[in-house]
Amino acid sequence: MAASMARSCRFVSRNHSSFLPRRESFPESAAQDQLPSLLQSGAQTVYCGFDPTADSLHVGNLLAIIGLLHFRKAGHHVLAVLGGATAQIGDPSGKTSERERLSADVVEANTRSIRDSVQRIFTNHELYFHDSSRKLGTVTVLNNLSWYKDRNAVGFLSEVGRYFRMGTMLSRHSVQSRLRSADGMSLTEFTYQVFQAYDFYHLNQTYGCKIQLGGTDQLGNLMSGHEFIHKVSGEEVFGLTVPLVTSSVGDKLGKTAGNAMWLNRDRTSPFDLYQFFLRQPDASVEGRFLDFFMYNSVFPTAGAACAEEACCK
Ligand SMILES: N[C@@H](Cc1ccc(O)cc1)C(=O)O
Repeated sequence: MAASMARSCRFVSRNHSSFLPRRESFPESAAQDQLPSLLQSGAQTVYCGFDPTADSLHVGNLLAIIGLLHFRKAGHHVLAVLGGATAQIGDPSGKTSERERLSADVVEANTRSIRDSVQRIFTNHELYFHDSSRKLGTVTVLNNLSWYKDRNAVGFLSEVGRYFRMGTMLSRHSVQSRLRSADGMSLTEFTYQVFQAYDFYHLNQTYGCKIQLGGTDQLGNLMSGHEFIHKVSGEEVFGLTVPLVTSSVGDKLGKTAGNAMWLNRDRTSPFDLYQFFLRQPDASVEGRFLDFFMYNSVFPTAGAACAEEACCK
């Protein structure tokens, strides 16, 4: 992982017993030591999930994608999980109110569109890796609906639900902040962390995945997976968070925030996306954006490279 990304990332590991109780903060040193040695010990499988709540990814998803590209470039296996199931539940993390229910049809159409984008991003970047001896395949895109669609609620709650403690679930920041709001939170959203935790477990069992990447707002969900896997199999896994890309006044950028810069050109034109970055104040560019997006970037560094057919399609 490039140094600039690593400087901006945070690590989660079971040895941080201090994150188990109430607060979602943790000392980082033990995992910071263990994760680099795991990554140097051989190709690892890393995953990041994206809920298809719209038909395009947005700038807020970009750092996680870049993180996956860094892992890929370093020779690791990368899984992008599209939340065909979890988008129907609705992640309360970072949201101030309950999202409207999305129908299965809309989620399915969104999933198709995001699958295409993710595959296109990874395929195009493969062209810049310049090392044809490393044939790992590009990205494996999965839909978590595939492992929930044949499960029944009674079986899932009796097998999986019993590993989750109410106290820990209630202590998550995503839950606490909503319980304090006037509308509170539905049971559906409250259970979201169980699904994301189970996804991590499923990928750990099926693909040997030991690392999950997500934005800082995903910390509680990463911890749920980490704790669940440890309880069920005793295995040590890692969560890695990348910073949220915020506007110059510190607002989260994304669909819910209503100021999304989309990555699909039919939603936000390349010109508007370029203008978005150009308009950023110097302080955010120097303090954050250059660090996030450019230094040690996985993107082609010269404009000349971008002129190549495959890059900016
Ligand atoms: N909860 C994540 C998406 C996600 C979905 C399923 C997962 O297994 C992991 C992550 C988000 O909202 O950004």
